Order: sequence, then structure tokens, then C-alpha cells
Amino acid sequence: MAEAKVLSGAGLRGQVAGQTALCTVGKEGAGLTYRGYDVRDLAEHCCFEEVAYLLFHGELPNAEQLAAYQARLHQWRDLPDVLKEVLERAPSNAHPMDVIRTACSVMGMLEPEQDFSQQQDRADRLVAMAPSVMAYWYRFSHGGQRINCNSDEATLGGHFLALLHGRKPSELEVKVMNVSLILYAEHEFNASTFTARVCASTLSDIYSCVTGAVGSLRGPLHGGANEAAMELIQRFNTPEEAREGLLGMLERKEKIMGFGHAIYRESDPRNEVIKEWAKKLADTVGDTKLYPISVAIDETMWEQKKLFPNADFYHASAYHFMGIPTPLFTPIFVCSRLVGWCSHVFEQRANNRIIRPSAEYIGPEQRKVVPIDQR
Ligand SMILES: CC(=O)SCCNC(=O)CCNC(=O)[C@H](O)C(C)(C)COP(=O)(O)OP(=O)(O)OC[C@H]1O[C@@H](n2cnc3c(N)ncnc32)[C@H](O)[C@@H]1OP(=O)(O)O
Ligand SMILES: O=C([O-])CC(=O)C(=O)O
Repeated sequence: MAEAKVLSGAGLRGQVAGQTALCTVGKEGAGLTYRGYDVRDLAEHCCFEEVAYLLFHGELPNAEQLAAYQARLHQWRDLPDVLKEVLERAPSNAHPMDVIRTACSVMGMLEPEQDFSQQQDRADRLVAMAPSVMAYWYRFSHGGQRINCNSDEATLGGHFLALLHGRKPSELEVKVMNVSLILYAEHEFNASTFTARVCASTLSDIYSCVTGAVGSLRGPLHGGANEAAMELIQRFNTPEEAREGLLGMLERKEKIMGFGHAIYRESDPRNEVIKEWAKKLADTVGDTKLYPISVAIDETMWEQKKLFPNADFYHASAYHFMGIPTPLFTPIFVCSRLVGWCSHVFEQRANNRIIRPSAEYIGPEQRKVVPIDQR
């Protein structure tokens, strides 16, 4: 009989791997705060740029500081010509996460971080341009259009939708994009952020930290789950079919993407927020299928496994209702989490010791090499 998988302690779970002043996750089994503010409060009252400023600088901006920060990001939305050429050469069937990872890496050559005094400029540049990268590549590879990477949208969330769809987004769409970018911005020592911190601890440059983090975020156990959740929801035609299908999947011990969490035990506080906005969007677009199917999956998971939707699950239908193609879901997560990654890189650099844990050795005893002609 196969040995049961040992979960306790595996995946570094429960071990404190460093300090942060950026964020608390699941302190009492639930709850998420950025620099002391509840994420639900931030999502209700702020735009994404306010939250980016908070994470980078420690305090919420006043109106003047926010205007200056938005103007700073505005000037950096456009892409260098060389990067546009690279994006034009990327295959149309490339995964957009490969595209954005490559774009981060290319920027490391075009506008390198020569010393750490440039870190805030480089971080803001990446945050400002990431939505343009995705929209430029998508519109060129899927319609041959070389779009203008500037828009007069005040927020990066609105800017992304304007570039992607070639039209002014509605107020509701802009609000939901801002909420989404806020919810995804930061999450303590998750896998992709930890990747960035490990890289930063070698005193590497910020582009290397971020490029590695994109690779970690891509996996379906992490950010890739929002795409996988969409694929799951679209498999079914009715809530009843979804329930039946889920029961079969659970019996076959399949993983249901968009459910469960490494830290939260009761619920993911981001879920209640994005679920509410997904419902508003469903009502606005007249959806009678995807949202009810999502709810049926949600209810079945709780009833059968006591597993709750994480941040990714209702993001799937929310993005879909805004006409965003599924492969762009995880890259939007990148556009937001860039802020968290870069904030952690700064924090690591400010009090650094190279991250180098030890391993428990479980290989063969020491032995002698047998010369090759005797093996
Ligand atoms: C924004 C984000 O990155 S949120 C996370 C997004 N990821 C997903 O939605 C992927 C689906 N979920 C999962 O795979 C997991 O719940 C993770 C990766 C998020 C957390 O993993 P862990 O910390 O190991 O979870 P936990 O200890 O609670 O679960 C252990 C067992 O519960 C069960 N379980 C947990 N989540 C699920 C799920 N979504 N579907 C089915 N069973 C599950 C499994 O039996 C799992 O053991 P296994 O990994 O050997 O199959
Ligand atoms: O914290 C985690 O393990 C995953 C997560 O929810 C996130 O990164 O937003």
C-alpha cells in the first residue's frame, strides 16, 4: 500500500521564514490587511494606485500625492520600441504568462537597474507598463493591430480595459478592475513573492526577482487557478450538471481549482468581495448561466469537503463578464502583484541575509565510485 503523504511541515507550512511589515494573512484563520488596513476597506474606498502607494511608501497618499503618483505612472505606460518588436514576434498561441515573463526580462536589458537607488523607478515603470504589454501583444497577435499604448483613463485598471477592447470601459468595469487589482496586490510569503525574496536575497536586480516570481505565479496551484477555474465553470451547462460533475471529480480525487488555501482555514476574505462584484456584473450583462453554475460549484465544495472559494474562483466569472479572454486572467494578477513583489524586494534588501535553508538528507549512504569499465 502506498504510504500516506506527510502534510505536516511539508511545503514549509507554518514556519516563519522572515519578517514583513507589509501584510498579515489569516491571523485569526481569516482576515487580510495591507500595512494595517483591512483589504475589504481598501477595496471599497480606494483605487489601485492608492494601494500601490500605500504598499510602497507605508501610508495612504493624500489627494495631491495620489495625483502626482498617477501622473508618474501615466508617463511610463507606453512601451519601448524594442519591446514592441519583441511582442510582435511572439507567437499568437504563446501563453500570455510567457509573454509577460519575457517582457519583464527584456526590460532588464533595456532599462537595467544599475544600483538599488533606482529600485522605486524601476518598480513603478513595471507597474505602469504591464497592462500595456498584455494589451499590445494581445491586440497585435489576435488582430494584427499596433495599438496606441496611451489612454486617458485615470487608473491602470481602466487603462487596461480601454487598450484591450479599444473602447471606453464602463464605470462598473473600472470599479471592478480596481477592486480586483487591490485584492491581488499583496499576500505575504506566498510562493511567487517568496521566489522574489529568495532572488533579492542574493542581491540580484529587480527584473530577475520579478521574472522568477512570474514563473512561480503561473502554476495552477497559485495564480494559474483563475484560468483553471474558468475552464471548470465552462464545462457545465446547468447548476445541476455542475453539481453532478463535481461529485464525480471529488470521487476521483481530482483537485478543484479556485478552492482551498495554504493559510486561510475558514474563508478567503477576498472571495466575499469579488463574489459580490461578479454578481453585479452577471446582473448587468444578463447572465443566467455562469454565475449560477459558479454558485453551485461553491456550494457543492463546501457541502462535500468544507473547502471554500479562494480569491481566484469568482475572479474567473468577473473577468469573463468584462469580456477578458481567459488566458489573460493570470497576467492581470501579475499586473497587480508586481506591487507586492517589488515591495518585498525592497524590504528584503533593507535587512538582507541570503536565504539559504538546509535540507534533510534522505539519499544513499556515502559510497565509492566504481570505475566506469567495472560498472
Ligand atoms: C491566489 C492564490 O494563489 S490562491 C490558491 C490558488 N490555487 C488553487 O485554487 C488550486 C487548488 N487548491 C489547492 O491545490 C490547495 O488548496 C492549495 C495549493 C491552495 C493549498 O495547498 P495545501 O496547503 O497543501 O492545502 P491543505 O493542506 O489545506 O490541503 C491538503 C489536502 O486537502 C485537499 N484539498 C485541498 N484543496 C483542494 C482542492 N482545491 N480540491 C480538492 N482537494 C483539495 C487535498 O486532499 C489536499 O492534499 P493533496 O495536496 O495531497 O491532494
Ligand atoms: O498566499 C498564498 O499562498 C496564495 C495566495 O492566496 C496569494 O498569493 O494571493
